[in-house]
Amino acid sequence: MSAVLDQTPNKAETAATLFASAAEISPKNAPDFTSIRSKMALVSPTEEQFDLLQKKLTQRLEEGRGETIFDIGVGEDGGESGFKPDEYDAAVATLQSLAATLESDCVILRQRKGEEGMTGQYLVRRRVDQQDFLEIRVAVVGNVDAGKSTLLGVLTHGELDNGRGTARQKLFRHKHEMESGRTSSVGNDILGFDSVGNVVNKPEHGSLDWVKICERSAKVITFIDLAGHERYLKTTVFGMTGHAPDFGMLMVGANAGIVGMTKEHLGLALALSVPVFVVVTKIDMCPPNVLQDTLRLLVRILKSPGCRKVPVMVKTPDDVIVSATNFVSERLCPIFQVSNVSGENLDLLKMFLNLLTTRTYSRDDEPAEFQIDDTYSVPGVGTVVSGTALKGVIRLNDTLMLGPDPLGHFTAIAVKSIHRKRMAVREVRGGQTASFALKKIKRSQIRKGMVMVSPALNPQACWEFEGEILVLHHPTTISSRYQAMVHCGSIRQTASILTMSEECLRTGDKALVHFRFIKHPEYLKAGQRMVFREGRTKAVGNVLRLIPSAGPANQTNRSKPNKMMSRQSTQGQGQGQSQNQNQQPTDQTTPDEAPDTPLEPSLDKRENMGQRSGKKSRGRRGGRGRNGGAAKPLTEQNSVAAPPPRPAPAVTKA
Ligand SMILES: Nc1nc2c(ncn2[C@@H]2O[C@H](COP(=O)(O)OP(=O)(O)OP(=O)(O)O)[C@@H](O)[C@H]2O)c(=O)[nH]1
Repeated sequence: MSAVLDQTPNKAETAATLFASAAEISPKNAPDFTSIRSKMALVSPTEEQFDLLQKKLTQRLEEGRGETIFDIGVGEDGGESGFKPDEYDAAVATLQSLAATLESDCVILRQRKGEEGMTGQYLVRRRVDQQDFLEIRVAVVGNVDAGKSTLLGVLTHGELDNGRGTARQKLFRHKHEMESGRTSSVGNDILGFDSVGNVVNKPEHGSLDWVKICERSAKVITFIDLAGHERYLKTTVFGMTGHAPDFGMLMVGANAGIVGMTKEHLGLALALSVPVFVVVTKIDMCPPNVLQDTLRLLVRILKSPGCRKVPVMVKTPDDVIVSATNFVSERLCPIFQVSNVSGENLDLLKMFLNLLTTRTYSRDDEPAEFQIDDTYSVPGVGTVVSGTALKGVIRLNDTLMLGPDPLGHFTAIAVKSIHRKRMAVREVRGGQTASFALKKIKRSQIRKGMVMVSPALNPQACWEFEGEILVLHHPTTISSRYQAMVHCGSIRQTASILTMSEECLRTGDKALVHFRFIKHPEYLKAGQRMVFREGRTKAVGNVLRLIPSAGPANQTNRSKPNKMMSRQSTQGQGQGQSQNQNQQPTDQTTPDEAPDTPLEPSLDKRENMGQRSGKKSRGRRGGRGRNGGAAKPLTEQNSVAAPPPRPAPAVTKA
């Protein structure tokens, strides 16, 4: 996951800047690119300059996983920008022949006036063979009725909606197909673009053939559709961590406004450092004043201290290019206003999707790492695992280390077939999702959260780790022995706090925390983003350090889990009292057994939102507690009236 989250942004740059940065990556081997720093290098390059330009373009395409965007007519040597018409044509011709030698297509995105003439921005994209395509994952979130399924239906099937749900009916979910690698819990839809940016989805008799889409595509957008599950935090968080989305698409119904889960999903994406763009739907049926109210509130939330985003209203193709090329780097949050019925602005959204670049960078020579997010037993095939390759390349018949098992061991396992988006392939690279059929292993031996990694990594499982966390919300205080669920990549397991750098933590507090998993060890890496949550409590942070010495027998720190303390009880007690006296578990449900509860809106304190529609989201549980009782706001009364101590809850499930 860290591979996904710790990415340097991709942005459009001038040919010279692009090339200069590429040269810096490996200064030892890099040829001298000084002679192509000027914008004129593209106009009439010498043979030597052409070779250098070709080398640099190759590097850029590799860095961009097969595509790159750059400007023509802008040099790095400080000269004025722009070309006279004949120079411009010559530069474009050079770029096109460079692209052609690298089996790539070159399409214009836009032209602008510079100081000395025209400048232009071009997309160069590799024509890939039938089995290969660049993959971008977009998590689709937003409140019920925001039009998520409808938009996905319209985008992937190319037919507009009638306002009464015709488009969403087209989405045919293949729930149990191994190739999709997805279960009914998280839906997937794909939108393919060819090397010149045309949509390749062509429904036949109303349904889409994924294999054909992938064969024709140079780039495939996978929509991780969390629709229908937004009331379940566990699934939503898992979709956002375990499925490693590159971006989040937050959907807002123009007429309903920012209601229900909208803020929660935004908060979750921000906490996980997933860049978000917003799509406001239903502009055809929304009165202008209501639309303006929705947009105003949206902008206010995005600019608030909790988000610190720069909202950009996308209204023209120019806005699309600026937003797409600066999306990750500039903290931009593009906002699209679309109608699934009239089709207004859908072209802009498609153009934006076509220009999105992957945030996962991995080199083929790195040892392979694959995180498992689901398992299947497929008749005639055997055990199948699906998930995301984070690093390196995994090829057919490769042997990988699968684990950790409950004892923390890894087992050598052979890959007998690989599918990407239902298409049989020979290999899978970092940043791509895939399903593997495995030899000689039962499905029951595999669980979500396990990994398959190269034997060269000599993988080790860990029971304990140190993390740095920020508490986004907790109704009372968190202290040692508190238990909650850790979400980290596709790992989802309850962990207990052994020690903390602070005595207790409240909303807004940061601390170094020593965690221990309660059931089995996991494969973790320092730097991974994590979410720590239980019921209405949530904290986010990073894995700082693994503690390899801690084994299953190390039970010294294990004692009764501390579920939650009332603020009153902690405040009223002196330092000298023992922790056991201080802490009073307030219910008997273990975190693992707790029903899913939505994330509390992290932005609530800063923004006062009303539900304009007055309609309650089905995604909200109306602030119900984990046991189904209505949660009362924390007041003097209910915090004083802490329930009497109960027997310690069981910490492990049978
Ligand atoms: N007029 C109009 N109606 C729309 C638009 N987008 C969606 N709808 C309608 O809004 C309703 C809800 O759309 P859905 O796509 O089901 O919403 P959703 O967010 O997927 O909802 P869940 O699947 O329940 O999470 C459907 O009847 C659509 O026809 C739009 O742009 N304009």
